[in-house]
Amino acid sequence: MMRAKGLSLHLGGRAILDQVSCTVRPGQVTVVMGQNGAGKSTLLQCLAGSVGADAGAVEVDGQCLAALPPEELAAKRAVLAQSVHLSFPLTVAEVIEMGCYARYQQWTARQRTARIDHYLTLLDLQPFRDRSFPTLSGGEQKRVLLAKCLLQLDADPAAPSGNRYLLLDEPTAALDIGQQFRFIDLATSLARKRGLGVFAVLHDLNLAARFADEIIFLRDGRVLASGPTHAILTRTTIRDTFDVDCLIQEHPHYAGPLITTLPYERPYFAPA
Ligand SMILES: Nc1ncnc2c1ncn2[C@@H]1O[C@H](COP(=O)(O)OP(=O)(O)OP(=O)(O)O)[C@@H](O)[C@H]1O
Repeated sequence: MMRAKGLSLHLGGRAILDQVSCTVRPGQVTVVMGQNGAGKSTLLQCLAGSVGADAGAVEVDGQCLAALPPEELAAKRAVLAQSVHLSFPLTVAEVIEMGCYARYQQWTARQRTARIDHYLTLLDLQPFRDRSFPTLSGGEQKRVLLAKCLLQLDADPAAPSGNRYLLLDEPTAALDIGQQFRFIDLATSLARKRGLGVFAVLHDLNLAARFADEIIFLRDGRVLASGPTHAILTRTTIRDTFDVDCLIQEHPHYAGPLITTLPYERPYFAPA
């Protein structure tokens, strides 16, 4: 498992993360939620190893993340960033191929092409194969970048595979409502079927309710609450995290909650 222990980080004279501990378990989806500026992306970047904390540590399967050589880190975790600006006119297939750079020599050209085709098909991207990446829409680019992440985490055919982690920073931000659902559904099934540990920053309470095994609520860089989705997703935690009241009902179509945020003109926190 991937584990953050007591992460603290100060930037610009203030605490961005304050004693944050969390766990990402193989085969499970862990979602982090919170207001803008709560520290969600910073926490994800610490888990990715791209930002170092002032205090605390991140361990991956018992090893210190900071001590992993770059090629091992690349095979252990892949990151779908909140926004990616790529101005070179690389094709979609070439962008996906970047996912296997860390193990480029271990795969033959035929194996690489087969894996790229596999992910193009999985993400419904075959029609875009030879298109220039910068000409794609925001949502199409997100799918290409997910394909690149999945290729990066693809089990090496020549070596036994260990746990792998997929870190998604607001993966649904540029997606239409159908693609949002499909994207998170795919990430969840990758967690369930391939044992990937998925860590996702999400803003949609109902997507989190539907797919997360565990939710971490951050506020001002601190963990306000965390735990199994069914136990932690309450009116109180939502109110304490977002300063927003809500109604939680049984979902009419599946077992789980349906959350409706309440507009401000109603009494803010109505007496029970
Ligand atoms: N280099 C920096 N110097 C000063 N403050 C920074 C720096 N980088 C990030 N911050 C601040 O850290 C806080 C947390 O940023 P972060 O991107 O982690 O928030 P977030 O929870 O992901 O927000 P959002 O939902 O808006 O994406 C923000 O207030 C941001 O302005």
